[in-house]
Amino acid sequence: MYPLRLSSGSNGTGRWKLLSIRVIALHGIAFEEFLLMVLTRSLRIFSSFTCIINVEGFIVLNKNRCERNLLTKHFFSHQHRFSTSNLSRKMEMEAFETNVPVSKSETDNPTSVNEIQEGKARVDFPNSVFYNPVQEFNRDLTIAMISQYAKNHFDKINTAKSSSEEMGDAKVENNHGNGDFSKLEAGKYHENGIRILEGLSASGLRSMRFGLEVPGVKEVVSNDFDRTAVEFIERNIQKNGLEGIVRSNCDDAAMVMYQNKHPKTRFDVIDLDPYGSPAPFLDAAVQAVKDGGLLCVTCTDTAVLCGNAGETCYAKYGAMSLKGKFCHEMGLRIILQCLESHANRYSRYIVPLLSLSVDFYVRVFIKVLTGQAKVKRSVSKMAMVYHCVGCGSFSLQKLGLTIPTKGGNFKYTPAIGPPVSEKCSHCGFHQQLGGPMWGDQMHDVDFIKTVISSVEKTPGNFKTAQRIIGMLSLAAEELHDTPLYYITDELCNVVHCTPPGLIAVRSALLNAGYRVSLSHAAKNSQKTDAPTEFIWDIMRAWVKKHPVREDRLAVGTPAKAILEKTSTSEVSFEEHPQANPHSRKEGMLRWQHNPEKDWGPKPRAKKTQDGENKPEKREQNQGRRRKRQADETIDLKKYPCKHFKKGKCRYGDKCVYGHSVENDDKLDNDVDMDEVTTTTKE
Ligand SMILES: C[S@@+](CC[C@H](N)C(=O)[O-])C[C@H]1O[C@@H](n2cnc3c(N)ncnc32)[C@H](O)[C@@H]1O
Ligand SMILES: [Zn+2]
Repeated sequence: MYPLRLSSGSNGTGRWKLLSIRVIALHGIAFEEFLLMVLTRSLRIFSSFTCIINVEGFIVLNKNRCERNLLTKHFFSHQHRFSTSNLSRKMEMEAFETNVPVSKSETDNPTSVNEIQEGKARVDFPNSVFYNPVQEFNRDLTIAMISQYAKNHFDKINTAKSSSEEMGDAKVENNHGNGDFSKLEAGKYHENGIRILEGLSASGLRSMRFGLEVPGVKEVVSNDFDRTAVEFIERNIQKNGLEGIVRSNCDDAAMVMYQNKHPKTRFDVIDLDPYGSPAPFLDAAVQAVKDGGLLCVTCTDTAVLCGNAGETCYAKYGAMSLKGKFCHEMGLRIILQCLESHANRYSRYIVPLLSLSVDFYVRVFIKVLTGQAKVKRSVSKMAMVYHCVGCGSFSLQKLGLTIPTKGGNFKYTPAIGPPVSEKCSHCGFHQQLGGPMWGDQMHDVDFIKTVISSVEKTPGNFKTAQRIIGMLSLAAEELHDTPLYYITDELCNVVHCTPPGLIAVRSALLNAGYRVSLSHAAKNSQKTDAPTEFIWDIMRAWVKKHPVREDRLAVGTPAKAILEKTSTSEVSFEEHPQANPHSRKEGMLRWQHNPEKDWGPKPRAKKTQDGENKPEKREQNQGRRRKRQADETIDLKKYPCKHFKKGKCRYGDKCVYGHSVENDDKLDNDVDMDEVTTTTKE
């Protein structure tokens, strides 16, 4: 049992409390259905909220002042219980968070309809929120992955067919029909084909592309809970002549999946591509995919997964994220951990096929299988991470061990630890603890290689083919048993030296007998099985050749502590024959350059209460800080300095914020300075 935690906000001032909530327990399907109903139907009018459910009713506290009246009206009109007295109570309950749907009125009456062509699909969509061109790579990659999955599906059918033919089982032969993948056409209905669910389809572009480009499909269910979106899905089905393959559906994605969790109705493939976090859908998704089925999940809340709000990450994914330099891979491993723990509850487990950190999002492709015996190994695939706040060194702590015993059996024990002492052995600073995260393989190299070779054979099928080949080659080259990485430039930042080249660092590791690879998640990254001590030996050896100015080595800094230590190993920077990775030698397109102006995740569709289009938040915020500084009418002294209150303000009299006590009440109200300055301007 966990207490509910108040994470931010204030009371008595007209502002609403924002709560972060931890899942505790689930009270049966009826209650769960009730929750879904409440969250998806009753609360459509709100753009953001966090809710707590208890056995007597529910409480919703909204952080948005402008929505308060609506919220109150809603509550009183529905006579729901609304009290804050339960906040500190420990309750055994499910706190269920979901993406809030956009109401029909918000997206209705689009002023213009746009048309785009992507892959083989031509689709209409109502506004830019429904189409993000930067995600074309995501869609291309998904089609390549699902096509390979479909091929394996038909290979299995063929194998079953030939073994049943050998046994003279004519019935089985008739049931399977045509199983030769090379003869299967995309865009045609296949009785024995795969069933795909796109849970969050927007205008259905992805679903249309599945229907037109993936060979061997039986059905694509294109779902969205926004009625306008579904109208566009229907329009696009007709436009692309996909009536026999793609079917629209208007419902909450989690509900669709819960309704299809029976083994007979499960999907072969489920694609989840939400705004922000997929967390509210994962429990349903791991149940609604077939045994051996493919789950494709996008997360665009990378800031949360990468340590910007560890507590939110814990609330959503059950793991503490860290702001280490390895954070992009850690984010991937956190989502894999989360999927595994959801699957384990239903005697299922995951096998990652491909896990990528791309541009502004994370995308994982996993298989979900059933097997209680394998589920037991799950704990030994999880690891906690110790991260030094001074030098960035990290160490992993496994959660459990799987020990082979006689007769091919295994026993499971807690792991031994900790792997670090209280203070970092390299620089003397303290360590943060993050996790748990997935500590096992993130990719299936054989699967990836088959995808690469099929994309190489038909590069014209995908606009982003070169990037798919580059990224997948890089992922396949990664060391698969050494989670996380160091980034050379960041190591140099710690000791203030000029950076050695990639070949020099890799040679130093290879010459000492260690393995090394790049990570697709960060340029100049080094994944290695070398101990961290040796990483710093490399830096010390480099600094000997490229000395650091004495005045940069202040007492008490990580640089001073690390460079004063004596190295324990010899380091040779002589070029090693394998120092240049294949993907680099071949000049493959690996990391993305900024694809277009203001690229990134699209915001949810929104309109003001008067029905006017709100400018996108990104546009609204552009140059805000600069504008604020330039605006002389704002007296920032009126607003309290948070650092002063904590006794930590370094600016003294020069601080632009107030240091007087009467400002404290404003501080207690947790005033957002951006909000305050905007109001002042108005
Ligand atoms: C990022 S868009 C999907 C983009 C689309 N997959 C693509 O590739 O173009 C997210 C969509 O999810 C829908 N959505 C959000 N929460 C939902 C839910 N709980 N159930 C169903 N649809 C939902 C929104 O209406 C929106 O259209
Ligand atoms: Zn350290």
